[in-house]
Amino acid sequence: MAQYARGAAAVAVIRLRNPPVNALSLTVLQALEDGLKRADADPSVKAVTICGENGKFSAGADIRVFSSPKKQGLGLGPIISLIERSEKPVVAAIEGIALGGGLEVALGCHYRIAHVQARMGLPEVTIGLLPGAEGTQRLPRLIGIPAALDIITTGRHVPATEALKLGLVDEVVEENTVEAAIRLATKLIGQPLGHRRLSLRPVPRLPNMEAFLSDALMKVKKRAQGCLAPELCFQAIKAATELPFADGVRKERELFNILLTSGQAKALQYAFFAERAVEKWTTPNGASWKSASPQPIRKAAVIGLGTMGRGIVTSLVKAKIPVVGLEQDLEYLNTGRKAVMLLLEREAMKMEQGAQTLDFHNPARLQFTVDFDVLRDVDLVIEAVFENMALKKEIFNKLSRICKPEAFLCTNTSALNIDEIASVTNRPQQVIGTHFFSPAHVMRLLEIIYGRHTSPTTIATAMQLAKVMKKVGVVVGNCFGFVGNRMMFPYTQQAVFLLEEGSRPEDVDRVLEDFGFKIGPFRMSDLAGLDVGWRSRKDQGLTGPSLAPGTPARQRRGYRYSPLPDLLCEKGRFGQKTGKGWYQYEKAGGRISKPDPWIHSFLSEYRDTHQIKTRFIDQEEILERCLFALISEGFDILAEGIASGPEHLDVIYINGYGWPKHRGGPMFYASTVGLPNILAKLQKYSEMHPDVPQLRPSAFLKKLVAMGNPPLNDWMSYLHRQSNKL
Ligand SMILES: CCCCCCCC(=O)CC(=O)SCCNC(=O)CCNC(=O)[C@H](O)C(C)(C)COP(=O)(O)OP(=O)(O)OC[C@H]1O[C@@H](n2cnc3c(N)ncnc32)[C@H](O)[C@@H]1OP(=O)(O)O
Ligand SMILES: NC(=O)C1=CN([C@@H]2O[C@H](COP(=O)(O)OP(=O)(O)OC[C@H]3O[C@@H](n4cnc5c(N)ncnc54)[C@H](O)[C@@H]3O)[C@@H](O)[C@H]2O)C=CC1
Repeated sequence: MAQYARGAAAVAVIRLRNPPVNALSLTVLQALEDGLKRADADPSVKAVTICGENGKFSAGADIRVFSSPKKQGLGLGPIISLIERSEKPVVAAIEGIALGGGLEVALGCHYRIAHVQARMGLPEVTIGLLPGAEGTQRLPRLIGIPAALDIITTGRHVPATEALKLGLVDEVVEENTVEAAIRLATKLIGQPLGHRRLSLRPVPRLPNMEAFLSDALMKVKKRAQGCLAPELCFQAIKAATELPFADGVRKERELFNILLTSGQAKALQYAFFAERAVEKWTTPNGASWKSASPQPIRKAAVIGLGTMGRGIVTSLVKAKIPVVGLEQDLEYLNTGRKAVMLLLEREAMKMEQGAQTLDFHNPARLQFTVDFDVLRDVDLVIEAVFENMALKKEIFNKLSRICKPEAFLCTNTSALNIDEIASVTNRPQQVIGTHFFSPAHVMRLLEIIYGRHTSPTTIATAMQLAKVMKKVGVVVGNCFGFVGNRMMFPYTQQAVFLLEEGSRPEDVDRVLEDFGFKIGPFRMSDLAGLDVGWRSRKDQGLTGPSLAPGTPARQRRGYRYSPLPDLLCEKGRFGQKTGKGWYQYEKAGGRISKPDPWIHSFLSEYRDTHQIKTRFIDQEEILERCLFALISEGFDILAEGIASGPEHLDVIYINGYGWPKHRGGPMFYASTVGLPNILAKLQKYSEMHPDVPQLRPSAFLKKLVAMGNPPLNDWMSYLHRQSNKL
């Protein structure tokens, strides 16, 4: 709703009210319209101020309504026109946030005053839409095409001080914004408003408008990576440069409707709510975010300053948590220290008052050591040493002797058993997996893995840590590879099998990159280093000296196995770091991948050796085998209770594995393809490859199909229900 009151003798105040973010629901819009009409009809009211309850202007349209049959969007544009047409001056008092439809309301006002801490933006593009309440036509008229394009196509939040420089707001205040707006409204009474009505203004011309727009379109397309909304945002803004306001609004509406009915908007809005849903974690034994309280982390330590440790230290410093970095010897320590300092300097350069704010030259903030005794007073340790169980156990045993009893002990293992690591400590309840993703200071995902004894407080503390590091924490159970890497395994396995059967690395990568992955499986493997997986396979006895003599080359434990990655490693082809892997690079450490004729002839010799008949594999098969195998594993994970819902898997894939957000994550994607289709395809591929268990459809997937393909929101409720058709 919206509250109507008097702010001063002649000023009506309309306060948008819909906690927690004053989203513009149908009720709020109706109340806003009623308030405007009431103010217009009352001769004693000479001016109006619009503000929001609880220090927030508005986060825009209620996103849930876009997927409900009653779409409220259509009502907002006319209300904004009503504000703009008012003969009485209307002043927006922007506190906290004015986003999406919220900012569009403010753009309809004749003046805008913002609090210095406020943020403004048109983030519709991030949920697959465009500002559909005339925002694409008003904003360019106010701040010009380049700034409007930037704000609308990126959806970024603009701080008040920048908004003032851009001319988006007229004044920034440090004190009470609503009172300042009421004072301004009082002063404006009786003054002409024509020039303040944005719809009547021309769009400021650029001398080279055509060239500017074509360059901008190229940049927008490049950034969009298959997402529709940025390009349609561009088209709407371009319309503002070509058409009168009313025609521009018609074009905006047309483009908005295309987006609204596209699957992408649905997927992106699902992703928005999924990210918030995973914050409300629960575990199968009843622990939950509701009852567990996090402990404060005043000081942390990171053990191992290799690829991951460096990024983790950087994230902690950025989160203003004092941190100690520990290495095994002085040589490693110096290398690690230099790498951390370089990362922090780069981060500081990106920030306004970077170096002072991060204060990383201050030893009270950041310290390096080889001495475990220095860790006596830390509240939390994150171990990031080599992926080796014996080494991790040795370290955890040492930590449990040295660290204070309340300290939490976290491991950044990619796959190892948390319970086994915890078993060597005197506090298994305070041991937890915190699985960061590389580069750890950039990637948003933090997979948080609880063991058998991990306490709810420990989970809550790790989740809080994710939040202060501005990461998305997702709580999952303990199994080999946890959620992300466990689902990745069948995906990369299929990719390699496809090479054996006839594809080339660039064919497989292209199909998956066209689907929307930032990087295909082979380019990814070259980037991460083929030696990482090789070491793990050697540890598991799948290859190397511990492999039993006489083991068939393409079979392990009775199932199909591809030795292709091992063969590449044996030839020193570790990927980018050696300049050769699945592709060739300009030099060791080079980043530009080129298809490698050596690989092509190596693959054909390999097929000859193993009498595999090369066949043409089409895009559909590449996509389905890689993705459906991954999805089937996802259903197993859900059935085992390793994750408490499909949103968890989707948030993990979007934030940690480059899954295209506009496809909503693998489980959401499965729901759009239709579970019966996925099941049928898996059954077909499984019959073709009976020695590949990862292609056998998950029993839970079969059950959901037998239950009539229920919507994703209902999947978990079928877990323990009986199915008559099975
Ligand atoms: C044909 C013509 C049609 C024309 C119609 C076009 C109308 C438009 O132009 C379209 C729009 O406005 S679309 C909406 C654009 N606004 C946004 O995308 C803002 C989304 N919200 C945020 O960024 C953060 O929540 C925010 C920055 C606001 C706050 O962040 P926090 O981290 O403080 O808090 P959160 O945990 O994110 O949020 C708190 C609770 O509020 C829910 N929520 C937030 N924004 C919402 C919104 N716009 N609609 C509905 N619910 C929303 C959020 O889900 C969370 O809920 P709970 O998890 O249940 O507590
Ligand atoms: N590299 C990646 O992309 C990812 C790795 N991980 C996991 O993170 C952990 C670390 O991996 P990376 O950083 O890639 O390894 P890395 O080899 O780059 O770094 C490991 C570091 O640990 C140090 N170290 C070894 N023994 C030590 C000891 N006793 N005391 C102190 N420091 C010691 C080494 O000197 C080295 O600097 C592993 O468990 C790995 O599985 C997790 C996610 C992604």
